[in-house]
Amino acid sequence: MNALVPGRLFLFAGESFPFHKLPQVCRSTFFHSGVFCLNKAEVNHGPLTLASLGFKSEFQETDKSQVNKVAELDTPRDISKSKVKIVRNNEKKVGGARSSVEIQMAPFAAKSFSELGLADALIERLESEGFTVPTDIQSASIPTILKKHDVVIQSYTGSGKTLAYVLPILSEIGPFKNTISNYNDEPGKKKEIEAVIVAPSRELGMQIVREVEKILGPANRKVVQQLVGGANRSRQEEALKKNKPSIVVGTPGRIAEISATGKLHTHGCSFLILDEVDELLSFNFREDMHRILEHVGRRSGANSRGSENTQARRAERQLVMVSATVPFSVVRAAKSWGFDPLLVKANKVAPLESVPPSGPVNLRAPSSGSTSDSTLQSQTAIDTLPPSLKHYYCTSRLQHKVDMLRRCIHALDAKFVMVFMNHTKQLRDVVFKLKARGVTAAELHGDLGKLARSTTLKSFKNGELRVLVTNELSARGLDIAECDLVVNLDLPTDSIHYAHRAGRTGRLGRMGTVLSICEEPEVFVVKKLQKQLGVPILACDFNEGKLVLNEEEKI
Ligand SMILES: Nc1ncnc2c1ncn2[C@@H]1O[C@H](COP(=O)(O)OP(=O)(O)OP(=O)(O)O)[C@@H](O)[C@H]1O
Repeated sequence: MNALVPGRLFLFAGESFPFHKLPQVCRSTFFHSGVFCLNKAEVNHGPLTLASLGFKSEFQETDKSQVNKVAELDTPRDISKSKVKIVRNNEKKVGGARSSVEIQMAPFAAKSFSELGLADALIERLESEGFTVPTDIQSASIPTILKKHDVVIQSYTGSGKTLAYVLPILSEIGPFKNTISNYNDEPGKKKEIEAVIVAPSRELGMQIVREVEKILGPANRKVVQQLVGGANRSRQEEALKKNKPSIVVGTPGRIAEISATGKLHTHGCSFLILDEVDELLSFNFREDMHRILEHVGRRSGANSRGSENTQARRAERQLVMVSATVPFSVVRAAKSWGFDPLLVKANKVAPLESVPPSGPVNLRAPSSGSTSDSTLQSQTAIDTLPPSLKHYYCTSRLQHKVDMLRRCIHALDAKFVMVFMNHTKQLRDVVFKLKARGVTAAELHGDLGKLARSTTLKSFKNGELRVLVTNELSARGLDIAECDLVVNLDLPTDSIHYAHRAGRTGRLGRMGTVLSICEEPEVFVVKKLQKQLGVPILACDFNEGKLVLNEEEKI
């Protein structure tokens, strides 16, 4: 374990010692310990330390034998046992403009929510809902957001990023807020929307609404309102008028649409959250996102981006961007739209300036051959995957793939299976074949009506369906705790898509299996994925109802 001393870690991240060859325990440690992941670019920029950011770096002195092992726990409520380092943070948040002085402490592995500076009433409410211990990304994000920094939150799928931004918002606005903060409480001031949360799909938007409602409780449900596409727009507009919510959660198209009608007043908004930000920055959402970024929290009088007037820019909304995958396009967008944004990870808070240019790699394109590029790429991808996942692949002829899928489901005795394909047209065929073989299955994709989508997702969550055959629509953010198997019936286009699909299982430390079923000539793609993601993807087969590892993989 001496090898995990921070100063030596980058040796393992390099080409000469691939990450996936590390023993599992070391890899888990890599993910969960408070170890900085030094890569070549960081070395070039000089080492980044908490002290260099103004954090007190007690965390660097953590005993490496006492690492956080969330991944090995059975249930999320067991997290408390895994926390080893308490860094007290008694300092209360101050209201008003965001402080230019950096946070004094980052309690990277806080033992309770009360260490993070949240409002007391909110902590009580969290406890009554059974949330007692923050995840590592929550420990790092909550104080940073409370200090009014613009942030990009990056942490692996299922690590609790939603509450990482929802809780600091609810500490500032709504029924549990700190009495110090009073954005909308000035006498005579019109009640306005104070936080806008944007998500790329209607399903994810509604899931975020449910998460916020859970914390608010039944008495305060109207504090949040969904503005997702597919639902009745006039009803949403009426509800906005009647309920005067403080928080709206929606898809880019619907938010931009209602905003354009003048029925969504967001200029005075304090928070703009972009969940799955790399997806939101894709071409499809460009115009709507532009409108949102230009309007939300842009108070009249506060100059727009590009202004040299620091005070004016600080009066603007606080920008929070979130994803398991942060390609350089996100870094660029954050620098462009945010105010001195910080990158927040589970074990590190750093200025965005330190993030090197890199991006998703097209797996089917020839390799660039650049050592530093591939190292940086796998470095980015490594912390997108939950460490508790097991990855396999097997080969099959195209016409036998569904049979292979069925054999896999039976061999693993999987109960909640998400099957990913690239083309909508073929989903129906797979569902038909599965049903013909006695497996309960349904399709879920964007071409279905909203009712069909909701009903299918509900049936899957309730356990009425064993297999959900879907496409990228479901790859982002969907939280179905019971999902124990993800199958790529078509290989994803790049490592980022692999990571988001895979992340539908193994949520919050649970075990999960990812199987890619490919044709023989596609095996090189799997090998590339393995290299880029830094995890072993083992060749396997299914014989006599059991998963069997291929001979060469056993060595
Ligand atoms: N501190 C906590 N204690 C217990 N459960 C938690 C805690 N924080 C979050 N959860 C639960 O963990 C699950 C996963 O959280 P969430 O969906 O926010 O993950 P995520 O990191 O956003 O994943 P993705 O990248 O896939 O969107 C949710 O069911 C959430 O309610």
